[in-house]
Amino acid sequence: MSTLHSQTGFALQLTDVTKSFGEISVMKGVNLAIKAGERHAVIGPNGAGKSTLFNLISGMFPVTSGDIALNGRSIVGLPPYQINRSGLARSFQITNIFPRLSVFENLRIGVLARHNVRFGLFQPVSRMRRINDEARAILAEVGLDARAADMAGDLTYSEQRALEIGMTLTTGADVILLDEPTAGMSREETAQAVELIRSVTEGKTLLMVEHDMSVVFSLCDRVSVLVYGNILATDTPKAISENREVQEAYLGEETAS
Ligand SMILES: Nc1ncnc2c1ncn2[C@@H]1O[C@H](COP(=O)(O)OP(=O)(O)OP(=O)(O)O)[C@@H](O)[C@H]1O
Repeated sequence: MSTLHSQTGFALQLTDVTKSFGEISVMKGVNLAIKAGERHAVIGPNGAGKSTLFNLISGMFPVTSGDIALNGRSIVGLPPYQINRSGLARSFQITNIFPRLSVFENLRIGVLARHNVRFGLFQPVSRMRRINDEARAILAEVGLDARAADMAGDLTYSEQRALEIGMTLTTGADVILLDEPTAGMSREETAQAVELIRSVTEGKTLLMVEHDMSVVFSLCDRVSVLVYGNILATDTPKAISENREVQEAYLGEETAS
């Protein structure tokens, strides 16, 4: 895998990806190359196809045509769990944790799944210790040590989002997809979330859907603008914010609404 990785230099590469729902064409030939190790945002007006894009990459929806490669290998046609095992983890816009289990148990389930271990009485102690250690390390990484024993459902909204990010880390993936990770957060919570995302994605590749341009500016190396199933532009946050076509796409939306 690493050889292929260094050959292409891209962690994720979409080539002429199209997606139609019946007669409706939602992706119209998307080309997108995410460099290994970069933090990349996808922005775009409502209904532009950002969620569909994530659903295609994570294998939730089959592509109509085109190719998606993860670390240089095509993942088209693979089910979500295999894409996940190939190194891609996605966190959802909708909170996706077990509310009646403790924070630690949530993370441990993720680690167990990664090691393909079922809950049981007869696990070797050494293996369980390793799994607990791994879960504890992720707990610390996402800053939830003090909440380890609390039920996940009792966490604050932003703590739940931190736990979700922790869940993506349990998979050991090196390409992380985050769907609007700061949506619904206060300015202070957003600043904390940005720092958390920055630290947990160090050395990894991040692709995120994000509406908040200040988050994009402080976190991302590059931005792609998706408008009605086409990538309008890919560039640095500064260049994108100064791009006339992009400004018009957004102004067009504001005028329409
Ligand atoms: N399962 C589906 N069947 C039919 N049409 C769909 C389906 N999923 C999405 N669409 C359509 O595809 C288009 C893009 O939707 P999508 O949810 O990907 O946009 P988005 O950019 O994520 O929007 P938002 O920012 O509002 O979440 C919309 O017109 C939507 O109605």
